[in-house]
Amino acid sequence: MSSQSGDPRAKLKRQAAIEAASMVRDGMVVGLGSGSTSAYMIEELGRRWAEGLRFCAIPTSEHSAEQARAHGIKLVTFATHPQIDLDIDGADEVELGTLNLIKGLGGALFREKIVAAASRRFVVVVDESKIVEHLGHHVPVPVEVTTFGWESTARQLEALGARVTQRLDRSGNVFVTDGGNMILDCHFGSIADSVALSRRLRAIVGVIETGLFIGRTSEVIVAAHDGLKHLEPS
Ligand SMILES: O=C(CO)[C@H](O)[C@H](O)COP(=O)(O)O
Repeated sequence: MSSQSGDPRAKLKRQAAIEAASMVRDGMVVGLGSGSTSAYMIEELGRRWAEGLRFCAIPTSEHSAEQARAHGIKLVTFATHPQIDLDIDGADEVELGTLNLIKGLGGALFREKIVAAASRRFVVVVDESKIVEHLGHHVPVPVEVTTFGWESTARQLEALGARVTQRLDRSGNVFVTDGGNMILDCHFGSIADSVALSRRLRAIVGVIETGLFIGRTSEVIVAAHDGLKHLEPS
């Protein structure tokens, strides 16, 4: 998730992230997303913090928390700040029109959804390659599941039509989320009805949360080769 990667879309991701970071004002409670685009956003907020901007933040992953701390950004918890003013996060796919999302290829989907759900505004930052007609076009739906009985949970996910793969980390070991759970990547192909699928997935015992973010997006900032675009759900 380094912001110094050789990602060919890095420049666009950075533009979208900086635009979103400009929405943060003194005194706000801010949700800090996870992933490489969010890393640019935290970097920009760190720059503005050094210039004197003062806000507090709730991070969506240990990785983002570490990055924010390195910049001196004040981190708080839901115990003292149950309501977030503005959450800024990346996405893996954004559905045109509805602005429903697939998130979680970085593995932080559960905390990301909790933070988005507690936010007055949820602003998503992406480069243009993430915009699709139908979710599932390029990426699987990550599903966070309990480790106990995961094989049974996987079968029930397969019964919904998915090809299921267990997420591994870079060393080939089972990927463990910040919450100590595992992720099953569910390949459905193009999803015709993401609302119905979300409902079915969440009804499966053993599923903790899914990477389908339905009806949560306030705005998407898309960085394209011909400039920045602001999308709102239709
Ligand atoms: O959901 C996420 C992590 O759980 C990320 O927001 C998503 O994977 C986008 O990542 P990137 O900005 O690196 O493309």
